[in-house]
Amino acid sequence: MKLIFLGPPGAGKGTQAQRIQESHGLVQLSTGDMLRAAVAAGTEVGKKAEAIMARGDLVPDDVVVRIISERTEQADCKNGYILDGFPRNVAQAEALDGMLAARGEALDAVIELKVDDKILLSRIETRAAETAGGARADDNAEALKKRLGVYHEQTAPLIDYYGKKGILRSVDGMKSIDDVTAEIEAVLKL
Ligand SMILES: Nc1ncnc2c1ncn2[C@@H]1O[C@H](COP(=O)(O)OP(=O)(O)O)[C@@H](O)[C@H]1O
Repeated sequence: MKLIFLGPPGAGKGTQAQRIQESHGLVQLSTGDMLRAAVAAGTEVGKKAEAIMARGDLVPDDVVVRIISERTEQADCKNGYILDGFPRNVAQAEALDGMLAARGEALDAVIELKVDDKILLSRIETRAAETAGGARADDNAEALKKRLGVYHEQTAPLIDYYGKKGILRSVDGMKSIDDVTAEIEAVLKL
C-alpha cells in the first residue's frame, strides 16, 4: 500500500504515520526527518537545505524528488510506504506520478488531516516549549507563520489535485490522537 499523509504543519501527520506504519507493515518516509538528518550529517544536501528550512521555505523540488525516488527503491519499501511531508506542491506531485507510472505502480490513497490554523498555532507553540533547548530550528513563531503560508499557497492545492483523481480521503485531525487513528484505519478498510 502506498499512502500520502497530507496536512498543514502540526496536523499530526508524523504521529499518525508512525501508528499506521506499525499496524500495516509500511515504512514512514518523512522528507522533513530525512532533510534534518542530512543537515545534522553535514552532507551537500544538508548544507543546501539548512537555511531554507530554518526560515520555513521549501527546499528545491529536484532535491526532495531525488531523495524520495532513491529511498522508495530500497528493499524495506517493497511492502509499501507512507509519504509524510511529500509532495508539498503540484510540481512534486507530478514528479511522483511520473516516478510511480514508470514503475507500473500507483498511490492507494491520500489521507488529508484537517486542522484549523488557530489550533495549529497553539500545537506548535506547545511543541516548541516542550522541546526547548533541543527545539527544531523552524519551531518559532516567525518560521511557523511562514510554513503555514507556504502550506496554504503551495500544498493545499494538492487537496484538489488528488480529489480530482478520486483518491483523497479527508479526516478530522482535531479529534483525540486515538480517534484520528481510528478514523484513518476505517478509511483504509474501504
Ligand atoms: N517535500 C518537501 N519539499 C520541500 N521542502 C521540504 C519538503 N519536506 C520537508 N521540507 C523542508 O523541511 C521543513 C520541515 O518539514 P516537516 O518536518 O515536514 O515539517 P512540518 O510538517 O512540521 O512543517 C519544511 O519547512 C521544508 O523546509
